[in-house]
Amino acid sequence: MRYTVSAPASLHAAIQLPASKSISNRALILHSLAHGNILPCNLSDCDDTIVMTRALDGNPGHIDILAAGTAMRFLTAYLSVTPGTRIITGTQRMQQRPIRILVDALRELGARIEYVGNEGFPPLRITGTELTGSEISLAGNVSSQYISALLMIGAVLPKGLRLHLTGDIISRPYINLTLQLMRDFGAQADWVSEDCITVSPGGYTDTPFTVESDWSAASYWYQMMAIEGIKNEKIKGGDRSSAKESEDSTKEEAHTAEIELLGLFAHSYQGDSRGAEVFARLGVHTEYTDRGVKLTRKGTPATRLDEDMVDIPDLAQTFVVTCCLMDIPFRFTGLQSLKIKETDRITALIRELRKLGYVVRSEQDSILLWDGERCPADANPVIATYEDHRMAMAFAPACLVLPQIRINEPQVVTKSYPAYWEDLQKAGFKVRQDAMQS
Ligand SMILES: O=C(O)C1=C[C@@H](OP(=O)(O)O)[C@@H](O)[C@H](O)C1
Ligand SMILES: C=C(OP(=O)(O)O)C(=O)O
Repeated sequence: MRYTVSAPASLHAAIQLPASKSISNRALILHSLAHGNILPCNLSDCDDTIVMTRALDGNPGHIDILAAGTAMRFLTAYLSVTPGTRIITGTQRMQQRPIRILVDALRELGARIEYVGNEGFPPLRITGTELTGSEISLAGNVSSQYISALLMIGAVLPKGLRLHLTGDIISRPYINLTLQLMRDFGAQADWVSEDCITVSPGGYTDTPFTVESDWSAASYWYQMMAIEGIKNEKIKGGDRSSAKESEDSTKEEAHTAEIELLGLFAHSYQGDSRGAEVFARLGVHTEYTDRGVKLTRKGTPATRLDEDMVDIPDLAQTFVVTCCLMDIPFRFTGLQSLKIKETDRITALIRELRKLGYVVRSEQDSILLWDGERCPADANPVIATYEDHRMAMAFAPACLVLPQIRINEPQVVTKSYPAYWEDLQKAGFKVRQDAMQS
């Protein structure tokens, strides 16, 4: 399938964002470990949460979590302490996403896990048992999901858990998110030093819990607001280097473009809420209201952006595409986890941005940079999405500066934001399914 997307004349929308899949999937695991009956409210309706709900419901012997990294990693730990034998698998890509670090750590605690296919990768056969270990070391520089998975079962282990993290610690806000939710469900868990976390034994207490809207999903709306400013300046023939003109156009845009995103909070549990600060440097103003945030254009965008993204890896695609389209050179570090996500996001970004005429480079598999270099763009670009929801969502806003953009396999968005295309239509975008592939 392919969509052709074109932009409205001006951006005005109030969008009910999807609930956070990261929070939904943690709340579901903690609710199950608490053996309670107060189901978390406002769970995401995305694929990654649907597969988690199914796995925890009705005790299936064969669990297919499709492409959900959180479900794969969290359930591997959960099934290790849950009576019964089960096979857990996922998509072809999931079978290439490493899990050895987590399996080794669980085995050291006493878990019974076997590789069904390739060593180090799903699928896994897991037989639940009591884990008698209580202290382990594991690498913190591959995926924080291994750490979150271990922490959540830590509170139901007879002696609790002491985790020592070695190497750099990536995606740290996701570890903090896990600790926060564990405490909300009655556990005692915290950092005791920069690289060591302890979890007390004692289990969980089921509790009423409502999931927040998803800050990662919000980033695409911030992106549209940022790019919309550039479009308006181009239409007015404005020069971005001229502060006066920019100021004038900003005043006008404040009246024309406004997006309200419902269900977001200033003091969010989610690390990706930092996206609002970074977007402020790209001219997007955030006003917190009692029902979410209002985005307007304000100020002159930065002339370049340098940012360490080790805490916000899921926003990398949003910022890379945004900066190219806004003509803002950048250097983003801390991207070492991008190669093992839904696709190799470093390669996918470089390849697809060339179609739009931008020559982005990578360094050491962990840095993406653009110094303004251009190449001839495709006349009518078709963006490949590589089974990655974020490729589709980060490239669709390009239609704000191009006559239109074509996105292949647009249904990939269901992994985290099933209503993405409907929401674009609500905001006035035209989303047309192409009759024929060319
Ligand atoms: O714990 C989580 O909910 C997540 C952690 C991050 O993964 P890594 O820790 O593998 O970077 C992030 O990319 C993913 O989308 C969700
Ligand atoms: C990396 C992601 O998800 P996961 O690792 O949970 O599959 C994501 O949603 O960007």
